[in-house]
Amino acid sequence: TQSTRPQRLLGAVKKNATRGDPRSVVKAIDQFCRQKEWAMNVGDEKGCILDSVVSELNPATVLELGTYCGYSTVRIASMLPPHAKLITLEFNPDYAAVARQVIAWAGLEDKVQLVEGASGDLIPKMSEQFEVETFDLVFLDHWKDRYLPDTKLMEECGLLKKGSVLLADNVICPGTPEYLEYVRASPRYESQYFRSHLEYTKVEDGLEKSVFLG
Ligand SMILES: Cc1ncnc2c1ncn2[C@@H]1O[C@H](/C=C/CNC(=O)c2cc(-c3ccc(F)cc3)cc(O)c2O)C[C@H]1O
Ligand SMILES: [Mg+2]
Repeated sequence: TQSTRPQRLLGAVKKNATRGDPRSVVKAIDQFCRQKEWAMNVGDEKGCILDSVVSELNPATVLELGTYCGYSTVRIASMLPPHAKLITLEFNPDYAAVARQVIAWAGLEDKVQLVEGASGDLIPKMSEQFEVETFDLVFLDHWKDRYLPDTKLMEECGLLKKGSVLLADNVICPGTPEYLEYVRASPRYESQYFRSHLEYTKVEDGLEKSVFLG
């Protein structure tokens, strides 16, 4: 049977990256996507912006919406302090299976909890099932029409506290207009746009960083 793109991406990680070395996993995926097949990872250019937000925030609890192959999961988890936790949600079992292996290859299983399911179903269960009060950082990179409803849901479930940071990928391409309008107009957020490019291309894209003001 034919392999899928995520499976070929995983093959490139196993072939070219060193077990237990997250940076080599990130490099192997970026090389695969530049030289072989484009894939919708946040990528190296936007990835550096993601890295700077994580290192500045030094978060203890992180939520990622949309694991895909685990590229940004590895980037974030590799920068977390010892007892910090990253919960990442993915509803496609095939993507989840690949991501688990990518995360394991990077040696980051202990910092990452990959939960299979839809964000809309899992977010309301965070506090009871996953023993999380609030998230210091949320990375939004799932279906673009889910950014706004899930943000409202996180507010309603009390998962954001004063200072919590939402970092959203693709606010230009493919674009998340309703989300962008909401966080930029709402008095409860202080938003900032980081201009960049769509992963592995020259097309404009960017990340929106929104601090929850409580
Ligand atoms: C609601 C929900 N719950 C859990 N997992 C969810 C979910 N919605 C999607 N997911 C999972 O996240 C992943 C989806 C991500 C969606 N990302 C995208 O559609 C996406 C698309 C592009 C793009 C840009 C220009 C082009 F010409 C073509 C594509 C670039 C990106 O960086 C992207 O993140 C995989 C999916 O199973
Ligand atoms: Mg994206």
